[in-house]
Amino acid sequence: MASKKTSFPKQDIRVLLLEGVSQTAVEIFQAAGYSQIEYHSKALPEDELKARISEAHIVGLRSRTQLSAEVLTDAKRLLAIGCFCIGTNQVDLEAAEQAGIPVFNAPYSNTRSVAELVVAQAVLLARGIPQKNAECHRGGWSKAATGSHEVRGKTLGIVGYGHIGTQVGVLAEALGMRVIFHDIDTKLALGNAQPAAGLEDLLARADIVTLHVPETPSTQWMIGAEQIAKMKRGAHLINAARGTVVVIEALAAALQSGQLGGAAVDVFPVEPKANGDEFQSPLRGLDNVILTPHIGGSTLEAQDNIGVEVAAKLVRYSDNGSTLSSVNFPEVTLPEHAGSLRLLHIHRNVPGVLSKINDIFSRHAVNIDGQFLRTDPKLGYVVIDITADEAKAGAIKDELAAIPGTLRTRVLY
Ligand SMILES: NC(=O)c1ccc[n+]([C@@H]2O[C@H](COP(=O)([O-])OP(=O)(O)OC[C@H]3O[C@@H](n4cnc5c(N)ncnc54)[C@H](O)[C@@H]3O)[C@@H](O)[C@H]2O)c1
Ligand SMILES: O=C(O)[C@H](O)COP(=O)(O)O
Repeated sequence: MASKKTSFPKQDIRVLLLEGVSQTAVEIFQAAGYSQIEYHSKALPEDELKARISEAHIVGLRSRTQLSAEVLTDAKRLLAIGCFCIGTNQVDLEAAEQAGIPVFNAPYSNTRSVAELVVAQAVLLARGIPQKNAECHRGGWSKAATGSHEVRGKTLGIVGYGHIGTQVGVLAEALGMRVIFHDIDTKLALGNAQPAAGLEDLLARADIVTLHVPETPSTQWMIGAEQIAKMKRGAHLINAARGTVVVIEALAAALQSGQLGGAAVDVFPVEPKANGDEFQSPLRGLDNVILTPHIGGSTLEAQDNIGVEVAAKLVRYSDNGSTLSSVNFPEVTLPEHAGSLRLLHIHRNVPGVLSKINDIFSRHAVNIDGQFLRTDPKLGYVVIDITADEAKAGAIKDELAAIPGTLRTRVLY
């Protein structure tokens, strides 16, 4: 009986998928034997989110759903969170960690889509296409080369030279652009790209600046009036990173004054919660701006790949305990446990927990087939494979759960 109480048969595991994640995710869960899949094509209002998440063992979301510490307080059964995107700033990662919940994302799958869009935007901005497009739509016709340039030979300044920034650089060089970049870490320069001496140096030298940093305290409002004033007059700015990186009012003022020639903006400090909600922005109505509704990574190719990648990570954690590539959790890569029962113990990293765990196993005199341990300053994650029957494993699990500092325990059969 003890094992029945403690095990999680797959048919009892509830998977909550939000924000229209790709059907490939649903297929991965189904193929792995998960049948309780609740699928929503939109983000849920906070009250409904709290109600739905209180029942869920696994939740999958994109960038709109805010999993704050408060929302996570109601998620008593939650085992794992999947961000079906790159950004994980929408989840309170520390609150999730302190609740013993690993968070997974898709760090690569949509990067090419963003890079392609950004390079296309660089060409369109250099040619003044946003203004010409708007004018033609209004019935105007002004055929002139004034203010229209090739990107060949121009300097692209990339802020944040990570997965996206590097690909943008490689594609831009293929068009003959000079590439400079700024990053807080030392980065291997690809192709002929050169590190700038710093952000100010990059802003002063680039004809087009493109932002590819994550949302962190160090990137919040990093491009404001002061930084825009350091850019070349008439230069262009592209932001497909996060809306909080740019002071949007300062950008609007610079586009109106001519300090900036144009901009392409995909992300905003405040974004509509759902399709159909009004998009409000000081950039609306400015002809020299390409506005897109946070679709940098929204290609079918990217979304399908993300669906597979993140669902597979969630299934692997749920079936096997592996936390490889979690963004907030000690990473453990685990072998299959055929022939063994696997006990998972997640605890606060306080002195004495490990010795109490080991005491329990020596008292029960079970054969330990494998033991894996990873810690970070806050959390310890121990995985123990044992040869025992389900009843014994259930009894051990109950004792492990009673150790002070324990956050979660599970048995995998
Ligand atoms: N518009 C979209 O649809 C879309 C799609 C995917 C990703 N994104 C955003 O793009 C961001 C970047 O994605 P990525 O895959 O290239 O991430 P990444 O982690 O590979 O690269 C980010 C780079 O920024 C650098 N960085 C961090 N703080 C910095 C700072 N203060 N100054 C300079 N550099 C700094 C990091 O060192 C890193 O090299 C994501 O975090 C996400 O917010 C947006
Ligand atoms: O972080 C990301 O990957 C992007 O911002 C895309 O987010 P989305 O899947 O919510 O469009």
